Amino acid sequence: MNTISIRRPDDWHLHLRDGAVLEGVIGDTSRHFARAIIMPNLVPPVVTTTDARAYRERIMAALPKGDRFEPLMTLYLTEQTDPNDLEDGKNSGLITAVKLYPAGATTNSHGGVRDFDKAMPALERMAKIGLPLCVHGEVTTPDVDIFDREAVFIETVLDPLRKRLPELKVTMEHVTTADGIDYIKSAESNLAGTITTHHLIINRNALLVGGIRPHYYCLPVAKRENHRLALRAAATSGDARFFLGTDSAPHVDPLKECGCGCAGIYTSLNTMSCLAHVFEQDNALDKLEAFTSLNGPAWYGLAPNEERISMVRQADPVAFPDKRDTGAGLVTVFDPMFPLHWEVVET
Ligand SMILES: NC(=O)N[C@@H](CC(=O)O)C(=O)O
Ligand SMILES: [Zn+2]
Ligand SMILES: [Zn+2]
Repeated sequence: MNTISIRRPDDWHLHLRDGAVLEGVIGDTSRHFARAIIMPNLVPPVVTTTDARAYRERIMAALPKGDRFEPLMTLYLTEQTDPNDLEDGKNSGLITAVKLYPAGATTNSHGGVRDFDKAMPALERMAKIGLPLCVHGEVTTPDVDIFDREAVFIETVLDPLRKRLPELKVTMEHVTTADGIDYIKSAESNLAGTITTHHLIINRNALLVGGIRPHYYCLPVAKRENHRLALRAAATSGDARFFLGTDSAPHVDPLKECGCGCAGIYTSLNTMSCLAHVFEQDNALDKLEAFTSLNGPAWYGLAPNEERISMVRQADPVAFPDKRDTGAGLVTVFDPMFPLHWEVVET
């Protein structure tokens, strides 16, 4: 197969940042994607509906002329989140989901939740009104090994929370382990998972073999090969509980190439080409559309996009820029370490 046509994809987990970085990166998403769930971990974070409305306006102002793109806004859950504000945000159509960052788990998460009891009024209201919770599923306790943080989170935080509030709809973001995949599959309802492009392609060797490679560092950190294979099997299976959330997370190069580099991989620019390669390798090109364009909208109760995109397998590798130049500096683009032949030709 050399040509495919699929409904226009959506990205169910995206960091656009703000200011010059936002202006520099947004076109890489809006070129191919119709909608994206926008992460709220700005500095300061997007915590109220008022913050989200203002951020949405800045996103729309930064959009390249002529591009149609719908940012689906999220709020950053804190111990002070007002349940009424969440409900107003949902009712006004502005807020699609609420994001839980365990305090200290990842980039800009110091204001996240430490004591889950304090966040219960907000979580209970979300369960009642059907507002989904997106979770960064890692514990932050220093005695838990960084490679085990997702599995321990499922056991000690997520499963108890879901038992306490079975009506709460939970999206487990950027699943990186076979444990996460198994947990999602074992749930009868109200649980789904996003999978990133890069976790389908790299394991932890990419980060550490032959030298430390900061552009493959993200959180949750890439795991062993058996985990990557479990992610691949889930993503390419067509199972409606799994869909794309790129977690494309731009940081300018000096913030990654230093003594204490930031977590985050920038994949918006070549994600669709990488994914077509992955699905073709696994003889699953017929499942690409479910993963990028159908399962996500179904989970969030939205219609799939009517528009389509076409992708062509070119005989010669397609050239992509190594870096995205933003007004704030250069951002390195994810290098899958194999030539990319699939290209989005018509949007
Ligand atoms: N994924 C990452 O490595 N980084 C994200 C935060 C996150 O999604 O955890 C970021 O905001 O940079
Ligand atoms: Zn995260
Ligand atoms: Zn993220």
